[in-house]
Amino acid sequence: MSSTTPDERLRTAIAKIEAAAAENRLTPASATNASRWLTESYLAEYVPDVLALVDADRFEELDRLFWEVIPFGTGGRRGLMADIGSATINNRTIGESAQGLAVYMQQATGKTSGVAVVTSDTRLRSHDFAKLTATTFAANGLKVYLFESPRATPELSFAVRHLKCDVGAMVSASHNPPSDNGFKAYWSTGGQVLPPHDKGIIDCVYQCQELATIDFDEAVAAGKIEIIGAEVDRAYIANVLAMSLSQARDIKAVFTPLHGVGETAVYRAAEAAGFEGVTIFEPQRAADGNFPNVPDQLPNPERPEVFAPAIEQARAEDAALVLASDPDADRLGIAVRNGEGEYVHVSGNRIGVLIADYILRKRKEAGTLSPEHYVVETLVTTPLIAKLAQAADVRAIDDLLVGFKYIGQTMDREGPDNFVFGAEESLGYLAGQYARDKDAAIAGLYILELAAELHAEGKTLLDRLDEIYVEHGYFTESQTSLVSEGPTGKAQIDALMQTFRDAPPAELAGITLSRARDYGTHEVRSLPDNARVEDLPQPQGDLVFFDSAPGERQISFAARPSGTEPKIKFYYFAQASCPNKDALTTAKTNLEATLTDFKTALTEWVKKVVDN
Ligand SMILES: O=P(O)(O)OC[C@H]1O[C@H](O)[C@H](O)[C@@H](O)[C@@H]1O
Repeated sequence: MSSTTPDERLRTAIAKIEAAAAENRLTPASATNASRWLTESYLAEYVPDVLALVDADRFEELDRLFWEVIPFGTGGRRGLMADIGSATINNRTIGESAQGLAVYMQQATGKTSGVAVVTSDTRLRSHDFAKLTATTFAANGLKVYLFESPRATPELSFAVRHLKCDVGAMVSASHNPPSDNGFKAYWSTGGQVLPPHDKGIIDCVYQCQELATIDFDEAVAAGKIEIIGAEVDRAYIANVLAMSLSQARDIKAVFTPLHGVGETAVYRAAEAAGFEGVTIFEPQRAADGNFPNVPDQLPNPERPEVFAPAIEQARAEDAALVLASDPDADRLGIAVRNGEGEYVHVSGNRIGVLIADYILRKRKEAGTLSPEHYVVETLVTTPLIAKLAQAADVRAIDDLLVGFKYIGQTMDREGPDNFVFGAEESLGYLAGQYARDKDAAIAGLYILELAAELHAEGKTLLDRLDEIYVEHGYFTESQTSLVSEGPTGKAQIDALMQTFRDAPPAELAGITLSRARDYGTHEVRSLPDNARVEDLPQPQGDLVFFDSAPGERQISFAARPSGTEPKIKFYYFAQASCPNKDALTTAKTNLEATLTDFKTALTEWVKKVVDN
């Protein structure tokens, strides 16, 4: 039997952690965070697990679990699920997120109580995390509404407003793999928390000394937690349906929720609207956080592969399109049958173009648009949406950083009455005033209405895109990314961003780049000299654009670190004029080939930088 006292064991473990950090076997941040979990009394229940890793010299694993205090990224706190770790999603990081949000809200508003609404998607452990969030809120003096079962993120955003809450919480890692989970935090506006609140909440998380708790059943019995469902569902669906712009309902489509909550939102809205030709894809209908019947278990409708199983059913049913929502039903992707009977995956930018064009045309016809109305999109979303808005004589606000929260913020700044449509390339869309986060249900409603109208004219959504291109020019966009995980990955991404700033490419695949627009340093630089030419107005974010010289054919790309996944993303934009159908065919062929070469050249350039 060992005669070591618990204190000695802890001291030895901390000395080992410090030695490992000194030998670069552990990052300084991991050493600080892991030591904290060993020494702070309120983290005592996790001590045996941390000690076991230290005793076994598993420093790589410690690094994976503790390399950061998980931040509020583009869409809340998100990461790998594990039992311990400041860098992972676990009972501790979920509990402290809930407490940080409750305490910060009370500090910011001067309230001693408050009201909150909570739900989750269908991920592994999501339901338990939602209950933990509800009890933590209740123990901090908040009255809590908890959905009886998983619901969509946009319904949660709606519920915050509908139930007049101070805050809301959605437990979800959106479209990430089954290994991940997360915490999306909502403010009383119904939008996800923004600066400075996100930082204030994290400060409260840092200061969290003890997690307040209360027994779940007792809290329910005492009315501190109220279970909700049908009434809010009805109100949410009614608000979505109120945005309908057409009576056309004759269209055959297959919908898949990819094992997430989409049936409660997208399908329910389509059904209530009277789309009798929409069927659910049964193999991906059941709620299941392993996403077993989704190719590679990666439920992101941005991936064309995700559609393959449902396309089989669509073919058998002679359906015109397939719709898919991600696990928390805020994203909507589609695949559309073309003239040759093939189902074509449509990008988020193009879905945004189709919906923007549809809403603007319908509202123009109805005379419900004025120059005060506006359309909102992020900086990395196709400029064609802004062009459509301007052509319809409404304002285009197109200088937003990535994150739908900025679209929600713009709605409240500019006035929700004049908000027409918000879109981002990552399959995010919203119209109306009922929510402040993107909604796959309203996107599904509009896509089905538009498809039905076109079907009556013997056309498809793809035909409509071509008509738009002939009118406004051919626009094409694409994306690549480089995955770089953990602490070394983050350092690599930061170094790459720095190289884009200090020594950028001036030519790629024969295309000369003439300027850089750096939203990090707020300057425009000319290329190849990389000299500052003028200031770049707000917003401030880690994002750099590179543009080819203006001309008949324009190419740009942007680089930014993802705020939801360990990767750096590259966004490509190209446009060419094409006044008629023949010119469109030529523009498509030429521009797509040019873009392919351009992407290959950038990928090679990045590889060289990384290998050095
Ligand atoms: O590019 P990322 O930072 O990974 O974010 C990609 C997307 O993630 C989530 O879906 C957010 O809600 C979106 O607003 C964001 O556009």
